Amino acid sequence: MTTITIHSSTHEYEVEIGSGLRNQLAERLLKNYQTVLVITDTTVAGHYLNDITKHLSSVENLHTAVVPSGESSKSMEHYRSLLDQCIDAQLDRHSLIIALGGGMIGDLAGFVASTYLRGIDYIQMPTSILAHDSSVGGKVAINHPKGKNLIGSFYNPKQVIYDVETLKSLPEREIRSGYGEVIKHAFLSDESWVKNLLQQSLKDLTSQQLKQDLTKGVRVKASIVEEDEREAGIRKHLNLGHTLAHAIEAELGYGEITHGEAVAIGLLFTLQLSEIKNSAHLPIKDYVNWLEKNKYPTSIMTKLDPEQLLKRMKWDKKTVHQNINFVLLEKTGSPYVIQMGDEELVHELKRMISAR
Ligand SMILES: NC(=O)c1ccc[n+]([C@@H]2O[C@H](COP(=O)([O-])OP(=O)(O)OC[C@H]3O[C@@H](n4cnc5c(N)ncnc54)[C@H](O)[C@@H]3O)[C@@H](O)[C@H]2O)c1
Ligand SMILES: O=C(O)C(=O)C[C@@H](O)[C@H](O)[C@H](O)COP(=O)(O)O
Ligand SMILES: [Zn+2]
Repeated sequence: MTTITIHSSTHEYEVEIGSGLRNQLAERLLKNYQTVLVITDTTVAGHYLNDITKHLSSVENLHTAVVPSGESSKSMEHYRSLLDQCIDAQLDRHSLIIALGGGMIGDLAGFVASTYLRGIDYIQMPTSILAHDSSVGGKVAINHPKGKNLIGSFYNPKQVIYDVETLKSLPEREIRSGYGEVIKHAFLSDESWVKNLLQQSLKDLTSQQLKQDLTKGVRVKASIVEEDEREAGIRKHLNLGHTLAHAIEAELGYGEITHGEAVAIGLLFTLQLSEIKNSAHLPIKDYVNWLEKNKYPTSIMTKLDPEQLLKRMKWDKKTVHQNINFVLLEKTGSPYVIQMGDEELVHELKRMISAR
């Protein structure tokens, strides 16, 4: 097992990454909680909810709440319904919420935990590759029809228990999605990691390689959020590829494209802009080949209207006074934030679309 300690402004917490951890849950919990609510989605419940409840049989009041799988559950309606369930189950300030699932569940259950009774303990039990990113750093949120994660808070979990055995049941599309954030972490940090990833066909991924990539990704994220928890500065770099990605997700309707697929497309746009703005030497050709080899849905861009995407990007959290800010790369490992003009963005989006 690998343990990474995160130093947050309120407390330290550990990210434990290992195989079979869900079957040691009772021993791993830091406190004896009398009342626990496990929040998960229908797909993850089918695979793992029994394992979790079996290992928590000593908890006096154990409750479960299951929302439909998919990004559309990260909504005001499900948030409200989960609060009702917290109240019905009489969770108090000594109770615990367990977020069992991918990033959708982590964000939704974390937001419930951050607001119920002005905040109660929660732990993240990520079950997707993508959630190596979402389970660390304390950003929790729900979506608004206008934009992603527009309603949320910064609220760190007490623990992250990452049972990598659960990743074995992920479908191909979710492996692809998860690697959208893995390669983002690589571009933010390490040229040789990018090089290795670009040679990788995701269908040939070994468990060992996967665990290595996840652990590296968590370390990159940890080092950034420890320095800038509230996104006043360098945390913005974790948004590499996201300004366009979030616009695509909202424009298509939540769940039509996965978050990680959208990030991978957003990264391509970012690399192209980086080359134009500062003649950065980036492996764009190899990246395009990697996207194609691994079946990222880049052609979806042809269904989208650049002007509409521009409007969506105005809801990005980095936008100030209607000015859109992008994270670009000087080179791999050297991100920076730059304000982009509307006309230039539309022009470059059109160019990207016509190349698809
Ligand atoms: N808070 C953050 O810092 C942060 C970071 C990155 C992404 N996010 C958010 O995370 C979300 C995306 O996360 P995600 O890709 O994990 O999506 P997700 O939670 O919707 O999971 C993707 C799909 O995989 C299924 N699934 C999850 N684990 C499984 C398993 N072990 N076996 C089989 N199926 C499984 C889910 O039921 C779902 O259908 C987005 O809402 C995104 O905005 C947040
Ligand atoms: O942790 C962060 O900071 C990130 O930007 C990580 C992103 O991968 C993640 O998708 C995050 O939820 C985006 O945040 P947002 O504030 O841009 O909605
Ligand atoms: Zn993301």
